[in-house]
Amino acid sequence: MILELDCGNSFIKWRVLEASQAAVFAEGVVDSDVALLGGLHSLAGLSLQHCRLVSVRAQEETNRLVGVLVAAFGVSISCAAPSREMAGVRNGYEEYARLGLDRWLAMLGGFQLASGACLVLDFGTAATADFITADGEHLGGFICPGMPLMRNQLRTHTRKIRYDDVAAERALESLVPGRTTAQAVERGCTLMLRGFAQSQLELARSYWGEEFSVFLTGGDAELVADALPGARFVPDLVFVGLAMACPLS
Ligand SMILES: Nc1ncnc2c1ncn2[C@@H]1O[C@H](COP(=O)(O)OP(=O)(O)O)[C@@H](O)[C@H]1O
Ligand SMILES: CC(C)(COP(=O)(O)O)[C@@H](O)C(=O)NCCC(=O)O
Ligand SMILES: [K+]
Repeated sequence: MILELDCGNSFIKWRVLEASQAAVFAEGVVDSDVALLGGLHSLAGLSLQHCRLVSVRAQEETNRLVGVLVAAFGVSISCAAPSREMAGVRNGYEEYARLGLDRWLAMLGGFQLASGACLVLDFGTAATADFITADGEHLGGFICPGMPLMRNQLRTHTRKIRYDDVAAERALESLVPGRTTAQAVERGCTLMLRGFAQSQLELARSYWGEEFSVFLTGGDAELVADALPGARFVPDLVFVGLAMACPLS
């Protein structure tokens, strides 16, 4: 079996593939190394042979996680690394190694699935957009605060914005103007994410007309999905790219 990990700034997304790589044996989202180990150790029938990983965390933190996994499972671990060009996509950053690896892998996955021009939108801790032309040139992208960051900035830098997770969840039943603080903030931030997504779509149209695919991924993708009809929601897009960047042979 193969363990795949996507270590974002807030959560570690993990899944275990059957050795054939055709089926998912188990998967989850955790907020710490300890929770990851707990989740894996609780799986009956787990038998790991390989692990591949992408991280946007500090090198030290990533190394620590790799050490923990090697100690726990004795597996070989392949970590996605920056690249100037891969699978027909050319990294557009002035310094290619500075492009977030989760963005890079989602782009590789998106370009392969699209086999044409694409716009890749990822809504996690940060919200990101990346533009790839039909011949694989990465034009660059945009980064702005995602839902967790917007919400927390408001909570941290105001005196009176305080509400709990239950109120937050309930607030998103609709997007009409809020009549409570939770509604006003949750709906306001959601509309900002949608506005971000729609302005990327407009830019993509100005480049490519209607000849492009839109990919939507990340833990908060669902908040914008119905504002982007025609976009493909691919929750595991980073894993698609991870398998391309870290093949087993
Ligand atoms: N099953 C889930 N577990 C944790 N967070 C989730 C889940 N589903 C949606 N989310 C939301 O996804 C966001 C984090 O997205 P994610 O793509 O995991 O971020 P990152 O890659 O930056 O860690 C949070 O706002 C969180 O509330
Ligand atoms: C933009 C990001 C913070 C997104 O991270 P995430 O929200 O997925 O945790 C990450 O891709 C990153 O640290 N990138 C490096 C800077 C850059 O891409 O320019
Ligand atoms: K991510």
